[in-house]
Amino acid sequence: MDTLYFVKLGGSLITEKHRASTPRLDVIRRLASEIAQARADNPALRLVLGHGSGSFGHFAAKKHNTHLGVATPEQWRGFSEVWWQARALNTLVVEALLQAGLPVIAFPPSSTILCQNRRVVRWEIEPLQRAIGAGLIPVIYGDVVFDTKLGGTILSTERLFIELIPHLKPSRLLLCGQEEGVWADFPLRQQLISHLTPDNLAEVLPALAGSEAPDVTGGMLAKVHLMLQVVRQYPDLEAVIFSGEQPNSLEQALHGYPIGTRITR
Ligand SMILES: Nc1ncnc2c1ncn2[C@@H]1O[C@H](COP(=O)(O)OP(=O)(O)OP(=O)(O)O)[C@@H](O)[C@H]1O
Ligand SMILES: C=C(C)CCOP(=O)(O)O
Repeated sequence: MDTLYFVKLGGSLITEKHRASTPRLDVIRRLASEIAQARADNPALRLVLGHGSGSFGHFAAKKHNTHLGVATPEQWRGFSEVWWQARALNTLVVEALLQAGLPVIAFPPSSTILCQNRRVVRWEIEPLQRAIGAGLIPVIYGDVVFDTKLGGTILSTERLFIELIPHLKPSRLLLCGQEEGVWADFPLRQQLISHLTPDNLAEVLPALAGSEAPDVTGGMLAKVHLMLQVVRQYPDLEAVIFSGEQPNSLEQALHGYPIGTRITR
């Protein structure tokens, strides 16, 4: 039977997150070829790819506080700047995926989603479903979105994945970033949590923080809370947070080998 995974290429991995608008093109290309290899090895594997914004969108968003709302002409100019940064990185990622031979198609959230106070109230996902049905790989990414209460705001890739889960019913969420997983002693990085559930969250909570780099969507703290929310709501789903720094680790994760921090109910 076909399996569907959602895979996020984290901005901490695909960009130099401390240096504005700096892509890691070699890493992006390597990840693209690992995805292509995993698909060649397992033709039943279907994917929705997402990617974060790293030092592209996050730098601009932090400068303009776009995540907090948009009202003045200057803030709308900032909204457009963040949109452009997110899109510029998306162009680089999509180009690398195409060059690796993957049949991808991007669905920019800013033009397809409407929010009300950060809650998605509309997203026409039938084109995305049809893309999967046609054997294509949809690509989404953290982006600016229009919001009926806040004017505009920002949705992370994880938030977008959560919206898609009830419609597409993936079996795994793979979040591939820079860190090896969730550390119980961050920033020392000596104790990796291999299995996180709502029952042992307390062990890791004191070490959970935002990103060390400029970031407006909450870093590891938000990621873990969102993933625990996911596995509570969808007990058959598992999320994995792991590093894509080592060659072949994304490919191995796509094959189901244990890696990083597994999050289940
Ligand atoms: N306990 C922890 N374990 C691991 N990382 C942690 C922890 N606490 C805080 N962090 C920070 O959170 C970061 C991961 O969150 P971040 O949002 O930057 O990842 P990402 O999804 O790859 O990036 P982006 O949002 O740009 O896509 C780590 O790189 C680290 O700096
Ligand atoms: C900052 C922007 C534009 C999107 C953030 O999405 P994320 O990188 O997935 O957290």
